[in-house]
Amino acid sequence: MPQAVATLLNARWIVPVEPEQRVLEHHTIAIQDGRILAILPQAEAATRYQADTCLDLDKHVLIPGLINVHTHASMTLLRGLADDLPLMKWLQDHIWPVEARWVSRSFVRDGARLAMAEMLRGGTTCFNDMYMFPDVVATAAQECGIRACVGLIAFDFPTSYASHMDEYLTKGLQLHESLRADPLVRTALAPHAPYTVSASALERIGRLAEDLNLPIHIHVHETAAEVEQFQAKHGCRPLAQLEKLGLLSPRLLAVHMTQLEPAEIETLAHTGVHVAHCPESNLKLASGFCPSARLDAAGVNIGIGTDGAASNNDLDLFGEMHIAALLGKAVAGDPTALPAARVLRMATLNGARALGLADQIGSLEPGKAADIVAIDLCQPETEPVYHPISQLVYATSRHQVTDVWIAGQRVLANRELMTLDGPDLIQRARGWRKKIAIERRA
Ligand SMILES: CSC[C@H]1O[C@@H](n2cnc3c(O)ncnc32)[C@H](O)[C@@H]1O
Ligand SMILES: [Zn+2]
Repeated sequence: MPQAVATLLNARWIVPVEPEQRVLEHHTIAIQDGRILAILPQAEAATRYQADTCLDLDKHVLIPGLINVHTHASMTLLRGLADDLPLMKWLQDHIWPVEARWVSRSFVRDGARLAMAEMLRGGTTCFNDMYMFPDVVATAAQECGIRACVGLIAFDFPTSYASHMDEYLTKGLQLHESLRADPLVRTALAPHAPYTVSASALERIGRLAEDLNLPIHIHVHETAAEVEQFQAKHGCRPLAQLEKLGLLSPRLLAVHMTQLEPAEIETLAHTGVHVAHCPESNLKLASGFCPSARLDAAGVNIGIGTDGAASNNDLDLFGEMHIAALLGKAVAGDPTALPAARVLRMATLNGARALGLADQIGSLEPGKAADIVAIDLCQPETEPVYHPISQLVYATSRHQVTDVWIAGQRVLANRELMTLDGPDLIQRARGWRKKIAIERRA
């Protein structure tokens, strides 16, 4: 008697990501209670299971949901506001003044939802956020069914979200408590950067992270100017400061890391620090090049992030994987560096490891959450298919994503959003642009 299951996905190819090079042909994923029950040949699945929903995805490859390990989701509303500038001028003269004027709960809600719509349509099923009003981002994620890690942010200076460090951390800890049992939304401590958060606050945040067993999500060594100015002020490089404060551990997710010396790479390797590699943002701001191949060779875990849409300017992990692969080879001067399967792993299982979620997501394995993306490879742009993993990293567009499941819930069906109202989000985004643009012209 066949076993009743919720869903059977019969696919032309399945790339589980673990083992790294594995490609399964004409296999089926059986989904039950939001988790992967089994992955097996289609003929076997047809006799073993009887499903409420059975999809024949005979043109598709199934991969684990992509994981964006660093973004500022609500900055979608600032996409294209200020381009072609270096980081500090971009932040200090444009972004931070606009955020001080406009960032509110409704700004964050509308921007985060727009980001979630873009990410779901692009096969991203989990994102790690750092922005004001993380409680609003958390609620928006819960409502649309996307997996998220929201940053309990901390700055030395006031924002519309909080006025001082105690308020940042009190609000953050309240949010953490409210999300303890949430199946999809987690938290991380998110001090902005060593140049905007004092040593004493960073030390306090390190202790909180230990007590609550939380990741620490922070911008580090993004530009040479940041490192030089910090060294001039504090007498050491930012990473050395974090080491002195006891923050270098598998709990730390260091974002950007374009300025690294050989000894620092070795330190990252033996302390287990994870790196969030954001190649497009680094390139657009001319911030530098993360030595991704050297970090990977040293055994440092690297995830892939888009940063915010105001310094990219999209939230497209297919594009990010493509750039990460090519840039990694160019920076290493070695075309064999960062092969496609390794880059796909960076955008999936490595990202899950960086967020402490590798036991739940990041690969297609029985027992893990059914966070699954279907991509139609039988299009002119990706035919013929010799190696599906190569196609995914070097040729596939995010627009070929047709279906997405998160914890077994189908949130994108034939490219239609099932849990967000796209047209409404676009109208709201246009409303924000009108308000912001008019005042900037005034
Ligand atoms: C603490 S809320 C996040 C804060 O970070 C700003 N931000 C956006 N992109 C970057 C970047 O590349 N480096 C540093 N800070 C960045 C964002 O505008 C918010 O103010
Ligand atoms: Zn950032």
